[in-house]
Amino acid sequence: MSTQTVQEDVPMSSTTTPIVRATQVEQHFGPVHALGPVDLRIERGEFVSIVGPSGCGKSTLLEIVGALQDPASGTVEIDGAPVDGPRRRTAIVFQESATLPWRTVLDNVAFALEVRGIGRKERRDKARELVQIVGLAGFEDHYPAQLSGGMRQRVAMARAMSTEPDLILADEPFGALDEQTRMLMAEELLRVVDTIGCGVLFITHSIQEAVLLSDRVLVMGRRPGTFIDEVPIDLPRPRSHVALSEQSATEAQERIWAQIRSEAEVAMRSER
Ligand SMILES: Nc1ncnc2c1ncn2[C@@H]1O[C@H](COP(=O)(O)OP(=O)(O)OP(=O)(O)O)[C@@H](O)[C@H]1O
Repeated sequence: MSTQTVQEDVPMSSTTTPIVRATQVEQHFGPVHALGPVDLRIERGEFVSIVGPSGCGKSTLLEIVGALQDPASGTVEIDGAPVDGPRRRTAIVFQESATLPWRTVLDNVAFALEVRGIGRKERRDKARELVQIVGLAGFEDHYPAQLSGGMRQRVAMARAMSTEPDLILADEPFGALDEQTRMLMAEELLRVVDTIGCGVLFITHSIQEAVLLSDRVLVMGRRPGTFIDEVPIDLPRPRSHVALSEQSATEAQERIWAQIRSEAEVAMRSER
């Protein structure tokens, strides 16, 4: 009984293993102090965005979490285990995520499963399901060259989903798309993430996009980046872009913009 009482007093966040826990992470590139030290914690199924001025270290942090580079110091744990190389259930999506031009949409999506040795029927069934989830049903037999940029990015998203990720690391995934497609893709991503329920670390230059998608937005200050604010986004889910006109969304956007602007102004002055 007494144990139960103690557990009830402990907040949930400290009793469950987070999907990402980065502690005192720092990066240097020669004389350039690029990042940190920063701490980052993402709960399972939580959507966290990072916004911040150009060059502050956002991509560097994402790449360290994804084991694409080693930090100069600090530690990263994914699902409670230290990161020591690429991890199967971590999916990474970039702005220009590559599709394989000689493969159809279906075979692009099935690629990661093929590499893992999953049989042809099983991987094609799974790929068909994912193609449907990202809204490309009917395009299974098309080649990437026959698709728009937004559709190719959906293919990349479906492929990222194929390994049933518990963590998605997305670095400006819609950065190359026009405004309308970008908005639609953001809504699509919300739907997909709600369907599979994974944690997301999302980097964007769009404050609007960050507010629309996230449970929390972290604001990174100028290089070497550290977090200068954490903005909880209390909008009900499921969300669509309509949620952006709610007062709490507008206030969040203004708060984030005010900080990024002052950081960027100081950075610009010091570069002159
Ligand atoms: N491989 C590298 N070698 C040297 N410097 C690097 C390297 N990668 C990043 N940097 C530098 O480290 C700093 C942080 O870069 P990073 O790409 O993480 O910033 P960012 O916030 O993602 O920028 P942006 O918003 O413009 O994409 C920058 O000054 C960048 O020039």
